[in-house]
Amino acid sequence: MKVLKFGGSSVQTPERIRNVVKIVKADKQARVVVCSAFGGITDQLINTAKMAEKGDETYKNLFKEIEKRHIEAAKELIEIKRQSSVVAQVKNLLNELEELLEGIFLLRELSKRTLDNIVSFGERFSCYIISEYAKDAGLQAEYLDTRKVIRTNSNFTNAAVDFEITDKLIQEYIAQHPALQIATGFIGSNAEGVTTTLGRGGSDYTVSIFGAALQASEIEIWTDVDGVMTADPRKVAQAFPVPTLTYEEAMELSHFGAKVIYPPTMVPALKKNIPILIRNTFNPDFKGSIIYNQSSSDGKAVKGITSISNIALLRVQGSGMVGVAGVSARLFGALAKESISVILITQASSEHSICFAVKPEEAPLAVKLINEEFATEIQRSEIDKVVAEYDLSIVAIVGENMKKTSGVAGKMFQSLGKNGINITAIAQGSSELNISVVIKKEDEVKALRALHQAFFLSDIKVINVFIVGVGLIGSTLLKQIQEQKKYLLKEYSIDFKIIALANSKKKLFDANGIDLTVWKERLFNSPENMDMESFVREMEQLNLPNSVFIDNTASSLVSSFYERILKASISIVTPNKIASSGGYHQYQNLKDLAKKHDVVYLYETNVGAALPVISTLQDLVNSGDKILKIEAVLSGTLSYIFNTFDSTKKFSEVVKDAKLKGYTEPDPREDLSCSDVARKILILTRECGYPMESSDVVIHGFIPESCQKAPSVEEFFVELEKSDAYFEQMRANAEKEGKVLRCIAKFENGRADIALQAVGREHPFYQLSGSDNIIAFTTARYPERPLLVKGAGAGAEVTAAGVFADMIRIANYL
Ligand SMILES: NC(=O)c1ccc[n+]([C@@H]2O[C@H](COP(=O)([O-])OP(=O)(O)OC[C@H]3O[C@@H](n4cnc5c(N)ncnc54)[C@H](O)[C@@H]3O)[C@@H](O)[C@H]2O)c1
Ligand SMILES: N[C@@H](CCO)C(=O)O
Ligand code: NA
Repeated sequence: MKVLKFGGSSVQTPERIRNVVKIVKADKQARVVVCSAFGGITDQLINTAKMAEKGDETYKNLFKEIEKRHIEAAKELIEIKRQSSVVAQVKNLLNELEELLEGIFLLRELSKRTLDNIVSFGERFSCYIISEYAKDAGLQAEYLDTRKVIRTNSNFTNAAVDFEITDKLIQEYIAQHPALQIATGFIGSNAEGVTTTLGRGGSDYTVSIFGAALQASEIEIWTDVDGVMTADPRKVAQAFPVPTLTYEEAMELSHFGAKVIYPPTMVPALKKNIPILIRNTFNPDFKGSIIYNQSSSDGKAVKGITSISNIALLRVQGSGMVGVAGVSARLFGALAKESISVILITQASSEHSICFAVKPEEAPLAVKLINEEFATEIQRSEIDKVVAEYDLSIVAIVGENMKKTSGVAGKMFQSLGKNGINITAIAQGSSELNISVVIKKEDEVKALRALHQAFFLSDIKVINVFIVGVGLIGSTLLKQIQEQKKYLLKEYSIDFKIIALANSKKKLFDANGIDLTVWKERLFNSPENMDMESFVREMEQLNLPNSVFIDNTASSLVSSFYERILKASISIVTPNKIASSGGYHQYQNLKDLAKKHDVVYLYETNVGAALPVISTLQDLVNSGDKILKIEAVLSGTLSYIFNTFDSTKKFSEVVKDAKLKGYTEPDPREDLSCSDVARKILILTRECGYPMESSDVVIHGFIPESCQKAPSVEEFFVELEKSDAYFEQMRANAEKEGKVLRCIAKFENGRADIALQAVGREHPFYQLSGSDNIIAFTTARYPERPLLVKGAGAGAEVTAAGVFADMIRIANYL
């Protein structure tokens, strides 16, 4: 035998009522069906009564609406030949309600007793109409006014049930009434037969009382969600229903805002060990959640994540508390006197302070009460004056199996920490059912998402990506991400979600992720103009967990925001060399900030594109090797130029060709002047631990001044053509000696320099082709034959691939 309950949203409209009856009809075990008032009616009844009490005659309009809704529902649901008698019965009830309201209007008085009576009409209308419709639908059904069987005390609006009498009344009634009972939720009556209501939780409580009295095999609560969810789906889109949970887990989750079930309503069911099923009227084929007394065996330690959005934290501290008995009794006694409910308490074993959370609206009174209670101690400076901290939230993870599993708290704190969420207080009861943390209110949603990710979606890790710069490198990167998306998801469960894109003109944000097949159109058509300040602000405000910022520009304006971005606990990947090769202080500061905020700052592509140059150097240094010398060809552009330039070609044409192939900087003078190489060798010296500045790098330049000084890229090429003969001369001279030209950067004995050199066959740098870079590390462990890294050091594909690889490294870290 089963008892079912349908809430207000399930019986909101005639169409939904038909659906409810269909569900009931399909269930051969259903014995009692408890229903709420039509969605919204209870509030309307209360408002109407309150208006009447105030002497506001327009209460009559509200009454008319209530009248209309029920009569229309009856007309729509009941078959023609029985309609007039059902409508007449509804009208009788409406007349009774109208008279009551008139009385309130005349007397200007609304007692709790009268309010209960008024409110009871909601369930009486709905259940009567539903029961009549059920008959039409072929069910052997009857209306049950539960005031006949639920006996309560006279605490109106929140009456307590007398279970001894109620259980007996229910059992007798059901024994004598074989038809399916459509029973009013929420209401009962006292010993004198006066109408009462059961307070919050209402109809859930009613069905639980019936289930317990009848020893039902199951209690089904039909609502408008798929069950108890892993998190509030309005805050965590990936939340999903929990298949099974214990009564305790359900209570913990419900206490913290998962409003699927009101905890006290479970007590009668829990006492008799009756499973409660949460089902969705709008998705009746889904099996929902089962709440019972078996802890699940699926190995999941955490069942749900929940939060209280707004709390205040109060701290009572001082030397006068250490080892003194009775302080907490006085403290909480003072609060209890004014019925202030304490939501969470923590005290460290030093006994130096007690910290607790209350509703923010109760905090000022709590502060006052405590300061009064401890006035003497405060005056003697034994206890500090208590102050309240506002705008905080509690986020909690809940699960019975936590007590059998180690590492749960570790995982919780790690995922909060990695997302830059600071924890103000922590509480865990010794039942180990719940670990709660107090954090800033603005971080609540981010924390919920990060924890949900960590505990429920550990199979899929969503990385939220913000990209500035979609030129050559940026657009190639987007193409690579798109091509590799499926693979990464399948093999590594990493999901790169592109949240924002920008170039120098436009920006585009989409918290749901930008579809990479149409990013160009979307960015082009975006109404938002780009400015870095607002881009960063929007990124900060979104406050998404696992965020990564990618800078694919050569802009110093963009890199000037890195500090702020790292401080917002957002990792950075960039091929832009400006930050790493600017002032040493800035370089070091960025590394320190990343460490401090537990995020990652990666710039492997600053040197040799995707070639493992920086990581190799870091490995050498970290493992204790000593770098004696670095010798390198660090410019893909210059390498390509001198590998390709022969007597058949003009120098200026080879440079244009390099630009076309995507090797050059956005401004190729950066390459030809060696300033790009200077940046790279500077970065390498710094990775070796030398606090060098760019002015310390000696450049033996080789391009004529006229080229260098050209005011634009176009004019630079004009000047360069004029110098073709000069470069041909240089090349021919080298060739005569059997040599080739190489722009070599060197770092030795704390000194870095760059020069164009003619090298012969015996030189390890003689054999290069394309845009090859080569880096030779001579170290204590590689003294004779240096460690060599060699390969294409420029170009869109390899550079984007290097950026992508850094992103994957971060994804694995986060
Ligand atoms: N080409 C290579 O082989 C290579 C190798 C390693 C590193 N890099 C580096 O990659 C970076 C990008 O190079 P690219 O060839 O793709 O350049 P690009 O000129 O093709 O693209 C630059 C992008 O940045 C955008 N941009 C510039 N300033 C901006 C600003 N202030 N705000 C927003 N967006 C801005 C532009 O609109 C464009 O989308 C450079 O830092 C370069 O040094 C390139
Ligand atoms: N312009 C650079 C790109 C790689 O940093 C080069 O030619 O090496
Ligand atoms: Na590299």
